[in-house]
Amino acid sequence: MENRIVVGGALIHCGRVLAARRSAPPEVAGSWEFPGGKAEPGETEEQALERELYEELGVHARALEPLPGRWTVRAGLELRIWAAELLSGDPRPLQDHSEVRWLGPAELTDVDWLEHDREVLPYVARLLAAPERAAGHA
Ligand SMILES: Nc1nc2c([nH]c(=O)n2[C@H]2C[C@H](O)[C@@H](COP(=O)(O)OP(=O)(O)OP(=O)(O)O)O2)c(=O)[nH]1
Repeated sequence: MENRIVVGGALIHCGRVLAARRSAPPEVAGSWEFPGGKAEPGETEEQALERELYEELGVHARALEPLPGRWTVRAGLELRIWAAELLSGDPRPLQDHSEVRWLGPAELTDVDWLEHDREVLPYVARLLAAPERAAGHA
């Protein structure tokens, strides 16, 4: 049986967080998530997230801290969500997504999130309110 971690990134820049709309598979297509993917064997969660954000969006980012919560997506696959900061690049939906959107604190519930992702929105709101994050600094 598969025993993997999938890491999503709450990518923060200039007081906003990035939401990405999935294009596949059909069960989740159209819903919004924190972009990321599965950790490869031997990778840390941070490494996996930074690699996935580059592959999926073409950006360089740094994982900052895991947000509270872990969820079983399906047997043997566990989801974690990390806060991350944008280092360089302009996120583009290169694979797995049809659209990306930066959301400010008042817009966090404007998109139709996957259910697990919705649970971390209070923590994301707190990060956006922290001036050192809101300004885009480490
Ligand atoms: N990436 C990501 N997946 C999520 C989130 N929330 C959530 O329920 N999932 C679910 C959707 C998928 O069924 C499952 C696996 O994630 P994934 O689709 O990104 O991984 P993948 O199969 O594309 O694998 P990979 O080869 O791209 O690493 O996790 C989230 O915030 N980010």
